[in-house]
Order: sequence, then structure tokens, then C-alpha cells
Amino acid sequence: MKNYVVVAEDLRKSYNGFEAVKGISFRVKHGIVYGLLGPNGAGKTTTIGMLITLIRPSGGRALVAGYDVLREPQRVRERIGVVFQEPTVDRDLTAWQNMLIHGLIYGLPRRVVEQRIPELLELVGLREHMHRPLRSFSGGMIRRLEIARALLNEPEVLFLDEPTIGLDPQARMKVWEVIEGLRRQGVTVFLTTHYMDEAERLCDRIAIIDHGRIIAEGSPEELKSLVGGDTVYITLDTRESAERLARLLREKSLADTVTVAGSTVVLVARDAPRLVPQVLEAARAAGLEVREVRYTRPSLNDVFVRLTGRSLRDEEGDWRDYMRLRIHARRG
Ligand SMILES: Nc1ncnc2c1ncn2[C@@H]1O[C@H](COP(=O)(O)OP(=O)(O)OP(=O)(O)O)[C@@H](O)[C@H]1O
Repeated sequence: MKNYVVVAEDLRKSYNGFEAVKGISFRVKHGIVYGLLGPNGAGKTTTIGMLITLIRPSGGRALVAGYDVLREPQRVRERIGVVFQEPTVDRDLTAWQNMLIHGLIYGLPRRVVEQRIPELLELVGLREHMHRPLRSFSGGMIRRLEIARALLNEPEVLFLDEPTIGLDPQARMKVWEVIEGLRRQGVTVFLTTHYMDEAERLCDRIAIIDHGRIIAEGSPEELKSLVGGDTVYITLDTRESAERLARLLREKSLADTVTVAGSTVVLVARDAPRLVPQVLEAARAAGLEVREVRYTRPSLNDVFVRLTGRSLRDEEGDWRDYMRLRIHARRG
């Protein structure tokens, strides 16, 4: 257990008989960015709430920084940093004042806090705005300030609940850069998100959560390998050439599946970057003219669709659910 900063074992939460988190287990090692990825309502905020000791689990257990969230909540709180979905700053105060008050409430010595504020604001790119009231800050700047503030007590793990929700693309990018910087410095981060690009870019490991259950866990690469592989498209000059190449590739068993669509050979294989040179060499040796090669790698959304039959993208999910409801309504 010593190697892990966060351990959840069969963790559960019911709200008046409704089980929002249905017995989840995972372990987070030191120094990594760990993501809980899932659609709205999957149970992410409830899970983070239990880990940060704000929501009382109905069952199972969780250890954070080595302490039990139910039995030693105070010890847990001293060792974590938290940024909530909704900002919890005082907009009439400056960045510096917000941080100072937080540090003092935490019981840190004033001298230590005053020394750390400029360092941390530097880390999140806000040092030159230190003495401006937050009223003049954008949403992205406030989020970065909250990250800096949550680091004041040098937490063993930083919890971020949907760190870029509601931010414009540029502001999201800056928050991502801050999180990447923390990872380089070895800070352990536990974040929730429903954005798969965010999870894919930031996380070393991801647990995909749906309807209160973890349905898959692993590195982004491991998760994507569940989909079955990359798709490679090789376009030749004619259909006959494509069929000749397809026969050759089948004989060599280079790919899991080989099909022909017009003058294009379509392959599904585990590792496209390794396969493509071999395919080109086979084509060249047979005197076939390759006009275009491209490949796509599976996304985390493909993984989610494969596991649940639904898309992780909100709009699509909502639309599908809506259509399903309508179809049921008509049938009914
Ligand atoms: N205090 C509560 N009382 C009753 N039901 C709740 C409560 N809090 C959450 N829920 C329900 O539990 C389920 C999980 O909610 P939760 O907020 O943990 O999901 P989430 O994945 O974080 O989604 P979001 O990002 O939209 O908050 C949802 O169906 C939600 O309606």
C-alpha cells in the first residue's frame, strides 16, 4: 500500500437508496496524473467527494496519503489539495490576498506562505497579476489561481474536479500546461473529466467510469488497444492492384484483417507505425504503385463506445438517449 497515494476498495455511495457509486476499486501511484473519465452523472464528483472526506462513503474504504478517509479525515485533509468545479475565491480580494488567507486558514506559518505565494503564482503563470483583484481575472486565470492555492500546503496529492469545465480552448490549453508542469515536478494529480482529449493528453492512467462502475482501467495506450487496433488505408492506382496487394498481405499475415474497398486496401492491426513500412516494402517488391497511405489510431471515445455502446461525447450521448426514449415511447 505504501507505493500508493490513493487506494479505493469497493467504495460505494448511495443517496436515498440510489446507488451513485457502485463499489469501485483503484490505486494511484506517486508522481502520476490519474484520471477518472466518464459522462455527466457517472459518479465522478461523488467519488472525488469521498476521497477528499466531504462525502461519507456508504461502503468500502479509501486511503489517501496512507490515511483512512472515514477514520482519519483530518489527517487526509492536511495532506491534500483540492480544486472544486465551482470557484471558491473571493473576487474582491487580490490573488495574493486569496492565497494568504487560504494558507493561514490551513495553519501554515505566515512567513512560509508569503514565500510560497510568488513561487506558486509563477508556476501557474500569474505572478505579474499577483496584486490585481480577481474581479479582473478571466475564468481560466481563476482556475490557475485555485491550482496554485491548492499547492500551498505542499500536498501529497492534488485533486482537480473537471479542471477545464466551462473554459474556452485557449484557457483550457493553459490549464493543461500547468498540469503538465506539475507532472514534470513529480506532483501526484487525481482529476476527473468528461473530456477524452483532456484525459488522453494529461493522464498516465485512466479509469473509465459509467453509471457508478469502473468499466476499464489502464494507460491511454492500453485502453485504446481494447478497441482492436489501428486502421490503415493504402490506396493504389487500380482495384486490381489493391486486390493483389491484399492477397500478398494475407499471405504474410501482417494484419489482423485485410479488406479491399475500391482501389484502397484497409487493414486493422495493432501497431500501424510498425506495419506501414513493411506494407510499403511488400508493395514495392511486387512492383505495385502506392498513391496514398494513412492510418487512424483509436480514440478513447472508440473505447467508450466499444464498452458501453454509447458515445462519450455529450451531445451525441444525449441525442442517442433522446432517440432511444422516443423509440421506446412509440413502441409503448
Ligand atoms: N446529493 C445527492 N443526492 C442525490 N443524488 C445525487 C446527489 N449527488 C449526486 N447525485 C446523483 O448521483 C449520480 C452521480 O453524480 P455525480 O455528480 O457524482 O456525477 P458526475 O460524474 O460527477 O457528473 P457531473 O460531472 O455532472 O457532476 C447522478 O445521477 C446524480 O444525480
